[in-house]
Amino acid sequence: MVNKTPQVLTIAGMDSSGGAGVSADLKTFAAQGVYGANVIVALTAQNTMGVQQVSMTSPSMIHAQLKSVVDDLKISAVKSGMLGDVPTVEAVAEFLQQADFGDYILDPVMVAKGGAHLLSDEAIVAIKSSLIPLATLITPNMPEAEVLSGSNITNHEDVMQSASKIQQLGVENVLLKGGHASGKDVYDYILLADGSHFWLKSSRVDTIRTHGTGDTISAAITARLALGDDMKKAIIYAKAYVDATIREGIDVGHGHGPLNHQARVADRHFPEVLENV
Ligand SMILES: Nc1ncnc2c1ncn2[C@@H]1O[C@H](COP(=O)(O)OP(=O)(O)O)[C@@H](O)[C@H]1O
Ligand SMILES: Cc1ncc(COP(=O)(O)O)c(N)n1
Repeated sequence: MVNKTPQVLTIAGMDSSGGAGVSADLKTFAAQGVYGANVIVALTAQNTMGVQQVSMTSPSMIHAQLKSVVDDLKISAVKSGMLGDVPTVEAVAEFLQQADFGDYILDPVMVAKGGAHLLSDEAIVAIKSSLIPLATLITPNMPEAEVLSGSNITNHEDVMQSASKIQQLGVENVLLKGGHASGKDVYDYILLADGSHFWLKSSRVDTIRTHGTGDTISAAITARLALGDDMKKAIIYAKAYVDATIREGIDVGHGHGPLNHQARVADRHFPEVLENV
């Protein structure tokens, strides 16, 4: 019997070592039981120690890939990751304005874990003006939130203000990820479209094997929305999944190693939900 598997799309870059970008997204989609399509906007020669080379896809080829997908598949949620430069952001924005891909999750990837820049300064401006207003959810980490909101983040109050400033740029929901802070616990902050907000608290795993965590949580949210979860439920489940992939780690590579995308989500992986604090 043929079942009705939801179809989702990632628009992102390829990581040759398979840990981040499109590879992480497809593994995450498969783990949630949704079908994943992929539009490749960049090739990166990359491993767990760094990014060695980047080659961008031409805007016409990006357009052609998006058209091939939309002409045939029924996409119910889409995410974007590494977008690299202004022509890419413009090509993606132009297409997303017309196509009906359902919820759009924008992961504003700027810098790889090893420190390589994956987005030009001009492209940050383009993302703000043409992609953020199209997004259902944006998922910045702390340095990305600082750039987007134009404000420093040193404490929880700053996190809340930064998320609010980002929401005012025209995006419905904001997930401000807390992996880059220090301390024995990790706090992710969520500001929803209706103004309600909450924190997700989990214990920090003492590891450098966190290559692709941002890609993975945003892909898991995309999948859960396509499966019918509301935004809050989708984010909480996706957080539990990324926690499982970090906690049940695998030994690959010599640097910022990849996650275990086959990890099973168990009760112990679910974060504590702190409402309205
Ligand atoms: N060492 C860690 N232990 C547990 N959770 C982590 C750890 N590092 C990151 N996370 C979680 O992984 C997700 C991505 O976090 P973050 O590192 O902030 O984003 P990015 O990968 O985009 O830089 C968040 O949900 C965060 O809480
Ligand atoms: C092609 C590509 N896309 C995204 C990332 C970000 O990875 P991370 O989630 O570790 O910040 C990356 N390193 N490479």
